Amino acid sequence: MIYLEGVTKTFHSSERSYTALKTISLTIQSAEYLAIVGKSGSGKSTLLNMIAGIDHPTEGIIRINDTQINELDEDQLARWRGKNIGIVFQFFQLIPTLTICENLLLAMEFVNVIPRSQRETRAITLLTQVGIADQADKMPASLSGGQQQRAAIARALANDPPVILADEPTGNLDSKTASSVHQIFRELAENGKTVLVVTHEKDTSLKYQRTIWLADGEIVTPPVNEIIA
Ligand SMILES: Nc1ncnc2c1ncn2[C@@H]1O[C@H](COP(=O)(O)OP(=O)(O)OP(=O)(O)O)[C@@H](O)[C@H]1O
Repeated sequence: MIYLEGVTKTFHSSERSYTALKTISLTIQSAEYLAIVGKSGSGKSTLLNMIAGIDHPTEGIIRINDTQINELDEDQLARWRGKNIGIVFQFFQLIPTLTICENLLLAMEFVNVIPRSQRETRAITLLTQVGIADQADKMPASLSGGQQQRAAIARALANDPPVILADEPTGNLDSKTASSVHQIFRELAENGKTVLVVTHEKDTSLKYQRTIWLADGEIVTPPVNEIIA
């Protein structure tokens, strides 16, 4: 379960302070497939970064399963994140000089929870799960966008984290490929992963179990037309 209580994030610079998240309270159950939707600047990525432990809240509590992550220091957070969070980005961010399989193996090496002897088999199993086992020995640049995003999802699963966070994961894909990526996420949630997707997409109703709308750093109830840019 992901639990946020009174989470506020204020960015300070020499000229001004800006509160990007305003006392957000939110509970997300395990195995939910959930969207965070809002227009540009509404605080979606900031919220995702808080849940990923990439950035610290200014105030508030963030508990993920048994860990209150706002109390961890940077080293503890990095170790916790490796085991607990898989991240998928809009532009895939695969390492271009490594094959697809090596990208997954590197993620396992960084975190070092999957025994070395099991890593290669696990990489192929994950690539099979996302439908691109035949691309394992290719370089990222020779794959289509959809195939690269599948590889990035497999990489996010490499260390078997309970939570997958995705920032605009279908923003760079055509609609048919985007639906196949949604299908993979849905199946992951059906199999117990908690999947949170940040998106601008207007057409969220059928894809997700639940949609959280953000505007100006607060959770709001839509009228949809007023919220999406
Ligand atoms: N490091 C930072 N320093 C100062 N302000 C920041 C910082 N990061 C984000 N902000 C501000 O916080 C607000 C929310 O930003 P955030 O990136 O979370 O929005 P978003 O909804 O993800 O937008 P987009 O869809 O364009 O990515 C914006 O006004 C942004 O300028």
